[in-house]
Amino acid sequence: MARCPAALGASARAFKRTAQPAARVAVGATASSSSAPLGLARASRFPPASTSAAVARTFSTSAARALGPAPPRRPDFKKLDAEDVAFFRSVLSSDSSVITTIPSPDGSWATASADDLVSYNVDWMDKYHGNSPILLKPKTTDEVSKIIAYCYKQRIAVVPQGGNTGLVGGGVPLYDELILNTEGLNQIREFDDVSGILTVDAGCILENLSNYLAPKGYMMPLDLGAKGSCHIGGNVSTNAGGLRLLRYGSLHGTVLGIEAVLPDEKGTVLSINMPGDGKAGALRKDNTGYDLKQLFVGAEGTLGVVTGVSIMTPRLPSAINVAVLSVPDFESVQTVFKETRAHLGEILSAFEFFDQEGLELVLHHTGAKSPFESEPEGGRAFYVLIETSGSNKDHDDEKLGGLLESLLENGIIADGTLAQDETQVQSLWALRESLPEAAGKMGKVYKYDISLPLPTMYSVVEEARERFATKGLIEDGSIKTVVGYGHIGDGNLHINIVAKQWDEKVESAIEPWVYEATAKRNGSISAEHGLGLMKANSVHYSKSDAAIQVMQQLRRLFDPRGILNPAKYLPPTEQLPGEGEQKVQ
Ligand SMILES: O=C(O)CC[C@@H](O)C(=O)O
Ligand SMILES: [Zn+2]
Repeated sequence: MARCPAALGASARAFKRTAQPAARVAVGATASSSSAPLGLARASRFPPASTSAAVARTFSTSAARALGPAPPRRPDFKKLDAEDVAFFRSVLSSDSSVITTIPSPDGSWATASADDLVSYNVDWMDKYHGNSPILLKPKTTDEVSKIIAYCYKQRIAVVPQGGNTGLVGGGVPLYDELILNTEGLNQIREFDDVSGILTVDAGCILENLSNYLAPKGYMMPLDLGAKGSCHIGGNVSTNAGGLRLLRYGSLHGTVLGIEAVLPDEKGTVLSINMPGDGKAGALRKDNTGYDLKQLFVGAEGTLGVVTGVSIMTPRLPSAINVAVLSVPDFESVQTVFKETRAHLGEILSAFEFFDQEGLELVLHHTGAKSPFESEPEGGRAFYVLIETSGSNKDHDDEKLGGLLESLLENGIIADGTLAQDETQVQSLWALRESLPEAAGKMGKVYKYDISLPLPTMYSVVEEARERFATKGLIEDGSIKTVVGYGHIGDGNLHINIVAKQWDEKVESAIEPWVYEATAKRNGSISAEHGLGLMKANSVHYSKSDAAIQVMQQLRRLFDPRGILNPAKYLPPTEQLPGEGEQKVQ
């Protein structure tokens, strides 16, 4: 029964449905004998290292997004000049924190070229292109406060930016907005190894935080493909979900404290349940008034610039198992999920899925061999990845073994592979985690990130394929493939539509159809990637007019001049903000 798939090395354990009831499935030694954190280092850097070079080649200095109609630049925003640069240089502690293409009248700073700013002006998918002449990288909250106060007074539009790994155009300028990048805010402020509460600057890279916590026996409660580049402040500002949400919940639950700089005259620093201010640490419980920090989780930099975060971190598991199973249809994916929850209970830490197109894309991209013993019946199958994390390996092995045995005996799964060591854990995870990168290698990727009730989830992918075929977009090569994958445990589907190029014809075949299809099935048009520029005018598919209005009022309250991330996140308001301001976008 056991086979050694080439992709996984010598000892991966394959199991397959046989005519006879399957023998008990023994779960192999998946816990590492070393003390290294399991499963924390499995992904390659993301975006891929080649991204900057690719972007540099395609960068255009035109002030427009790659596609579709862009809202106009607000005429009241100040056009940055040398005086502004001189001010920023006077308040930032390091000259290297100010990078600008604006020439210095007296030679006191070196002028950067457009290429120096390109990887900050363009998103990693090469979909959204801005043309900012200035990038600031403050190192302290006080520096952020001085920048924001100045921008408020001068009406300078600002784009807060973390690792620039976003997928909806929220973190790059649309025109000439000032880019306020958090990479200089990279200090770990404190860690309490009794409560597990970690307090950090917003620009800390997620993977660095995981590496800091691992020797202490803790881990970050979230894990994303972009972990090697994304900043925790960006994660919080986009309410990033990722691969561990099923087990540890969303950032609305794990973030305990937020420090943010508000777009007002003083650049007020709002510190909510953060250590300091006479307090020893963030509190787990705090019921005094509105829970203001929640407003910043997922606000995409529209209410303030997040500069610090306190977050609850779980214990690092000592035993991890990963299995990838093949099932004949999407209904079986749901059956396996139900069975998995019933058998595994509290040790289930991830339940992901991808379709046949997804597997083929990854195998083609990585050159790996399929981990499965046989071709699926009819050439198509669905694949689920199950991860367990616990503190007692024997206990977890027994539970997972019981699950696999039951799935095989009942004919629910056709084929599967179980990791036998940490390398194999990583190889199996790579089948799922490499998907976005593999799609990006194939062409330009239209990405949709939707929440849907499970029973109708995959029908959107099928309908998309039919729709594109009817329109001739598959036959003429405009669309190369349509892939469905995602976080089944969270009801979150990712549809990646790989096109030959960014193409108005393709985009208009997808939008607004995909949003209508989602709304029709009572889904949400953004599960975890946010709204950004891409969905600012599509929120109504998931939120009522009343809800949108309250959000617009909140935004105006925090940002009366509308300088933070203009044109993103929400549709522009019709009503003028107070003080005779221009309309907020
Ligand atoms: O690129 C995508 O569409 C999804 C990215 C990410 O959310 C994932 O789950 O891999
Ligand atoms: Zn995802």
